Formats: sequence, C-alpha cells, structure tokens
Amino acid sequence: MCSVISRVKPVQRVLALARTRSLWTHNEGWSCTTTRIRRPCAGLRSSFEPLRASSRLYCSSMNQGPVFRQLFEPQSCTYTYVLADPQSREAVIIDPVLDTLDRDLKLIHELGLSVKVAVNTHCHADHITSSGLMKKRLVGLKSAISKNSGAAADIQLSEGDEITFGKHSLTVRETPGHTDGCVSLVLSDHSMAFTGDALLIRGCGRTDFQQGCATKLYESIHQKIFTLPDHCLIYPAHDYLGQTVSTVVEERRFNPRLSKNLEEFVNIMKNLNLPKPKNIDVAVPANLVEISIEILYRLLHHSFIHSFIHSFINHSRHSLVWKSRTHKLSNNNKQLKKDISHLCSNSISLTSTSLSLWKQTFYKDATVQLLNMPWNNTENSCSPWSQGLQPPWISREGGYRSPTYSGVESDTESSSTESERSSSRKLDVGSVRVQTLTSTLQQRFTEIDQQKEELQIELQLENALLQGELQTEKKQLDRHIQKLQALQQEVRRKEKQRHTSRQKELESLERESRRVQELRRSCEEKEKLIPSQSESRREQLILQLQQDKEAMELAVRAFEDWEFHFLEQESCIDEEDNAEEGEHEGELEKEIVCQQHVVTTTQERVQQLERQLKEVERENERELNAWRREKRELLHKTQTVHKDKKPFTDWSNITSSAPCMMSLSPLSVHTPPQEPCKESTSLPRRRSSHRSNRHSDRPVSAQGLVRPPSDGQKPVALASPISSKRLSNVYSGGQRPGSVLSPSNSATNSRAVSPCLLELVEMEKKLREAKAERERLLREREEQWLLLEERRQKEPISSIAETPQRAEPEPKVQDRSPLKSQELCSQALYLSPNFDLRVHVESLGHGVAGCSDLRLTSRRCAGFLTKRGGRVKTWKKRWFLFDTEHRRLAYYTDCDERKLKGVIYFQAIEEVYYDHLRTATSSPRPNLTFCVKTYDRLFFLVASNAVSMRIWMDVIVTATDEHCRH
Ligand SMILES: N[C@@H](CCC(=O)N[C@@H](CSS)C(=O)NCC(=O)O)C(=O)O
Repeated sequence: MCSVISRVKPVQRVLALARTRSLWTHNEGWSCTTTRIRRPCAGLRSSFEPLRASSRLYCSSMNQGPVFRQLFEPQSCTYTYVLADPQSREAVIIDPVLDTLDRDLKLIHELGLSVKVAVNTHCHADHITSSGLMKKRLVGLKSAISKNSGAAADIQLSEGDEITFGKHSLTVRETPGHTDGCVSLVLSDHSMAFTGDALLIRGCGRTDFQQGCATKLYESIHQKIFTLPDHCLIYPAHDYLGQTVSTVVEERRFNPRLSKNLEEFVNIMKNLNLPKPKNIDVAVPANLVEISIEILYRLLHHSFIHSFIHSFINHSRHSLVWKSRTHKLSNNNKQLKKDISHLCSNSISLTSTSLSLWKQTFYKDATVQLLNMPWNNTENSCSPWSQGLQPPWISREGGYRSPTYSGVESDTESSSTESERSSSRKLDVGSVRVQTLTSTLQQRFTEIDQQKEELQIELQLENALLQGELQTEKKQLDRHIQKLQALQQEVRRKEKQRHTSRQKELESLERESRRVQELRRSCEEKEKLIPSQSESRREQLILQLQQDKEAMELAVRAFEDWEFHFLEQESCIDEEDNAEEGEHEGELEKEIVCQQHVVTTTQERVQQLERQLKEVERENERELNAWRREKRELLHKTQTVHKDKKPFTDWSNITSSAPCMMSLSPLSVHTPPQEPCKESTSLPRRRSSHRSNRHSDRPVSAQGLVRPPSDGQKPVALASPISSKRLSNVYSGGQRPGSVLSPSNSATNSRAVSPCLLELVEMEKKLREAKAERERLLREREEQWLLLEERRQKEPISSIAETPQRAEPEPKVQDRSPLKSQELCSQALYLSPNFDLRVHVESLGHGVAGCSDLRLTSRRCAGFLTKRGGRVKTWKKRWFLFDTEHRRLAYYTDCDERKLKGVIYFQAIEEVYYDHLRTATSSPRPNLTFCVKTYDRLFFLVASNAVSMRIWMDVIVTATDEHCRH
C-alpha cells in the first residue's frame, strides 16, 4: 500500500520522501528498498559495479523491471524520474530540473547509466528544464517533448510513440488539458505511468494558463489514464504534500477532482484560484527554446543579455562553474542575433506576453548591464569581456578592475593596496577642480557611450526581432509553397492516372477493331472465291463462310458493345467528373488559388521585413558613425582642455603631466571626498541605473585622475597640498575660486580660447551653482548640529567619560600627513567636531558597555559581522570598521585591519533596516540579519547578538545623515 505523508513541511519533505520509499512495498512485483535486489542481474559487466554497489537504493521489479529512481526538487516540488534497463544500462530521464542538474548527473554516473532520452512531459511553467544543458554533459542524449508543446527538442513526440531503453519502453499517451503539449508516459507492461502535470496525486494540473482546458484534461485523464489497469502506479511531475506515488484505482476512486462528473470537475477547476507560478515568465520562454549551454554561453558572453541569463544561472545555482567558463568563449554577434531571433520567434509562437516580458527583460537588463560596462570599450562591437576582460561578476584575485569600478562596494570583496590608500590621501583641494572638469568630461564620454550602447541595443533588439519575425514568415512561406506544390502535384497525378487508363482501354479497343476488320476482310475474300470453285468445293466454302460470318458478327457485336460501353463510360466519367471529381477539383483549385494568394502575401511580408531589416542596419550604421564623430570631437576637446589647463596648476608633485582619460589605470584610487564643501568629485561609485537622479551629487569615480605610472614610479594622485596652495593663489589673482576655466582665465594666461572651453564654462557655471547650494545645505546642517550640541551640553550626560575602549589607539591605517588638520576640518563639516558616536549610541538607550562584541569609541565602531558576498552568495565573517573620520564603513579580513576587503562610503548608504521579510534566505541567523542599502547594492549583515545588531544599525544610520540632507 502506498504510504501517504500529508502536510509535511518543505524541509521535512525530502526526509519524508526517503522514509516513504523505504516503507513502501508493492505486491505486484516492485520491491521495496529493504528487499534490495532479489535477483542480481545476470550478465552485468564489471563496469556496472556502481549499480550493484548502490543496490541499497536499487529498486527493481521482480520480473525484469527497469531500475527506477524518483528524485525530488524542493523549490518547485518537481519529481524527476530515472528509468533504466539493468542489462544494457540504457536509461531515460523524465522531467529533469535545471536546479538539480548536478545531482542527477551524479546519480547517473554513479549508477553507470547511459541516458538516451531526456523527456519533458510538457513545457513547464514553474521551473526550467535541464534537458538542454544535460545534452552537453551526456554524450548521445536526445531531448524529447510533445510536438504540440511548441517547444524545441530533438524528438517531437506524438501519440503512440515509444521511447525504448534496452528491453523496456515507454509509450506516449497524449493527455492535453493542463497544456496542449502534455503527455503521459506508460511503461510497456502498464505497471507505471508518468503523468506529468495531467494527473497529480489526489489532484491534477491547473488549467488556467498555457492553453489549459478543464474539459480536455478531464477527457484525457479518463480516456488515457483511468483506462490503465487498476494497479498501474501513478508517478506525477509534482507533489506539494510529500506524496510520492498512487495507483489508477486510488485516483479513480479518491481523486477529489476527477472522481466527479465533467461539469463538477470544470467547476472545481474554475475555482482553484491558485497564484501564478513565480517563475513562469522566465521558465516558459526558457523551456520553449530548451535553453542550451551554447545559447547560455553566447548570451552570457554578450554584455546586454548577460544579466538576464545570469538570473538563469543564479536560479540554477551552477553559477560558479558557468561563470568561470564563460569568459573563455569568444563573442559571435551573428550567432547571437540568430540566438535572439530563435528565442524571440519561439516566444512569439507561444504568447505575446512572454515575448514582451522577454523584451522588457532584455532591454531592462541591457540597460543595467550597460551601466556596469567599462565605458572605454564600448566603441568596439565586441563584448569587452571577449577581449580578455572578465564580466564584473566573475571573481578575480586582484588585478583588473573595470575603469568604472570604484571600489565602493566590492561584489567579490576587492582588496585595496597600500599605494592606493596613500595616493588617495594625496588628493588635495587643487585637484578637485581639475577633477571636476575631467570627471565632467568623463561623464560626457560615459553618457555618449551609454547612449550609443542603448541605441545599439535597441537597434540590435529591433534587428533580432525583425529577423525572428522574418524567419517565422519565411518558414510559413515555405510551408505554404510546399502545400501549394503538393496540391498542384496531386491534380497533375490524378489527371495523368485518368489519362493512362483511358489510353490503355482505347488501345485495346483499337486492337479489337482491327481484329474485327480482319475477320470481315477474310469473309469478303472467301465470298469472292466461291464462284470460281467447283460445285463440291463451293458448298464446302459456303458452309465455312457462313460460320466465319457468324463469328465475325459475334465479334462485331462484342466490339460494338465494348465500344458503346467505353463511350458510355467516357460520357459517364465526364458526368461524374462534373459531379464528384469536379467538386473535388474545384476545391483543389480553390485551395490552390488561396495558397497562391497566401504565398504572395507572405512573400510581400518577407520583402517588407527584409527592407525593414536593411533600414535598421543602415540606421545602426548611421548612429554608430554619429557616435564615433561625437566621441572624436569630445576626445579632441579633452585634449584641448588638458593643454589649456596646464598653466593653472603647478603640479610639481606630479610625475606625469598627461591625465589618463582614456586608458585608465587599473590601479584605481578609492577616494573619499576630502572636503564636503567642495564638489564631491571623488565619491567612488559604480554606475548604476540610478544615474539619472544621482547625476549631480554622485559624479563618476575619480579614478580617471590617477596618473599612469611614469618611469617606474607608483601612481600618484593628481595634486598635493602645495599644489592646492598655488592653485588658490592663482584664483586669488582676480579669479573667483571655482571658475577654473573661463574665457577670462584663459585670457589672463594669454591663451587662445578653445571653442570647447565655452561649453566647459557653461558646465562650470552649473557646477558653481550646485556648489553654492551644497554649501548652503552644509551650513544649515552645521547650524543644526550646533543647536543639538548646545542642547546636549545643557543635559548632563553621565556616560560621557572616556571608557577604556574609547581610549584605544588610533587606527594604524593612515599615516598622519599634513592633510590631517585639513581632513579633520572637512570632517567637522560632515559630523560636528563635538559629535561623539559612543555618546550618541548610548543616548539612544543601547547598553554599549554590556556589549563586548563591539569596540565603540567617539569616532569609530568596530566589530565582527557576517557579510553575504555580492556575486558569490557566501557568508563570511568580516571585521567591520565604521570610521567617521574617513566617512566610510570598511571591512577587513580580520581585526588587525591589515587586509581591506571593501568599503562602503557613507554617501553611498541610503537605508539601514532589519531584514523583516527574510530576504536573505540563506542567512545563517535570519533573526540577526540586517540590511545596508546603498544606491546600487544591498548588503546583508549578520550580527552576533541582538544588542550588537541594534547598535550597529543605529551606528550605520548616522551615516545616512549626509545622504538624506543632500
Ligand atoms: N507555487 C508553485 C506553482 C504551483 C502550481 O501552480 N503548480 C501547477 C503545476 S506546475 S505549473 C499545478 O498545476 N498545480 C495544481 C494544483 O492543484 O496545485 C510555483 O510558484 O511555482
């Protein structure tokens, strides 16, 4: 008897499953796991040993049944089945799931099976099949799905098809209703049926999407499944209650939906009100094209779809393996277009919703992706990653960073070198101006690049869609032409057949006519001979002539009858032709005319699409040229700017004078803004989709200002305190500080006014306005701080005394450069000099003294937190340092703060909140998990206890202050 486990929690389900299997026995010959293999298979070769070795789980029929495994995927509650012939080791896998690809492959290898076919019982809507990818891992494997599914596969199944594996086979029974392409697979001895989503245990597949039809489903199940023997085991594609198997008789009697009559069933199905499967929008299109590793690779390799495909990869949790492989492959645009067309045309053929969703996903992700792309590589139509660079989400050990990568938040936890840190400290006020200008230009570059890429994507997408459409139309045209040709051929064949048979009969008639004439001639000749003969001979001849004449008359009559009959038949045929065949031929003719019309229309459509395609390509070319022109002009402007800028700055400390705009050094300086009252030019950031609204207060990284190493020297930041002084001297010479490059500046320095400078002056003006606004806000904040401080001084705070922790030595990271006082001064603007972090936290009511996990001082808060990786979602314990002096939350490998793994600048922090919704599903301690949201990333952090979590959250919240105000 089947042991049914009801209402088990998902986590218990797998255990329950194992338990169920080991308890279950079947009288009809299926052995339970406790009976093991009763009769070892004869003729097994030694290479098949793994199968015997794993015989503890081996479940075989007593009478030469196949090896059978039921596997469970807990996310979508999907059952995958493996059936194998023990002798030949040939196997079939039913409904394999992408998420469990590796598990299934492992089992297949362990059992030493040679899987011939991966069958999908239908185009699944809740998960992605692994059949496409499995084909790449198992030589000779073919995928199969119903021809009615509209999905791609090597074998298109129809009713009655047999899928053989060794001496066993599965017969295809079409069971539409859940979808049009649903099939059930019945083992040749009718002992088991794999019913997919048609019949579930005590349930059935829903009928509210993907061509679902309750009436069809009811009929399918009653006609194709309930007609199987009572004892036939039912293995469904899903079970949400931990049930593993049922029988036909059980379902016929106890299925609460299908034991009812059709009307009741339809009513039940109408009122199921199930939520839409959460992965339907990704799963259906992916399953339709049977997403393969090639498509995945190629798409992955192409920047603009990679993040979309990346979501597949994340979904399947094979990301690391695939990620590491992808960058080895080269990009192929043509193939990519083909792939997209393929994807699109397949999507078109199913639902326009999924197509538009795909379009949206393509476009949206393309945009997001673009923003993360190295901007100086976009001119090349090749993906930057194909040029030896890695996509941003590939983990790398040190080395290359995309120029736009700022190091604010490292997905793979970047490490920043000592030289970077020292360089960053050297950035001074003077360089800010240059930076502003350079980053404005850099921004322009980026924008142009982005626009170009977006346009390219749009055009590419348009192109791909058109090609997809064109392909579909061409296919249709081919089909129509073929149909037309078949019809014409049929007409010709019939005509020929009729002609041949008439011809033959006519020939026979002619032969008979000749024979009759021959007889007549012979009679006439005999008659002429008679008078010249003797009396006795004459009588004899007369008698003979009489007989001949009789025979001739008979022949003439027979011939005439035949001829009459033939002519009559001819006229009858003509009449029939007019009636029946005429009707048929008329239909044929009509159909031919109709087909000819369809062919002409489709041909016109194809031509129109081809014209459209050419137009898109031309537009693409035009846009590219325009973009190239603009970029060249901008480049020229940049060079002019740098030439023009020289006299203003005496960069005596700078080793190389040519700013590196286009070939940015991979050794980037992560520079926190040193002076909030100046333009925040150096906030390290990664471009994100937020660019539009963060445009002004979050300029692109200052990495562009890092000078390339010259004469073997280490990279040095653009300016020094000295240069800053000189710069201000220049400004004091009649120039408003802030007007770095104005025509008057140029005039003062006896330099010709470059046309691009006018544009820059405009930019400068805007920047000045922004700066003034910023200064106003800062002043306002300072005033508020002073107010707060005054209020606080009035209230005696007992805990203000220094604790041992507060007296901890200052961090050893920074050397005390002459900038120190300046830095402190600038930080004073960010947080009041009187601001005491510890006092603040204590004033919020936290028991700081009792929290030994934290080191909280007046300016810093440090302690261990467990952080989830950005790309690789592993949880790692890191030493976090909230540093108000450097205005950053840095994290290190250990508490000695030697190896910096990443930094989150205060300005990047938007929100801090408790993970109420448990979005960090894999968190080691969900109730101690909180989130730090920056403008382009979400950090999941886990504290060691509730007190420290609350303190950390309040500490980090203080950093959002600047953000909120600006
Ligand atoms: N919650 C699941 C989807 C559950 C679901 O809708 N299952 C389908 C089969 S997979 S398309 C179904 O037909 N269920 C019938 C029933 O009665 O439950 C998810 O979000 O993936």
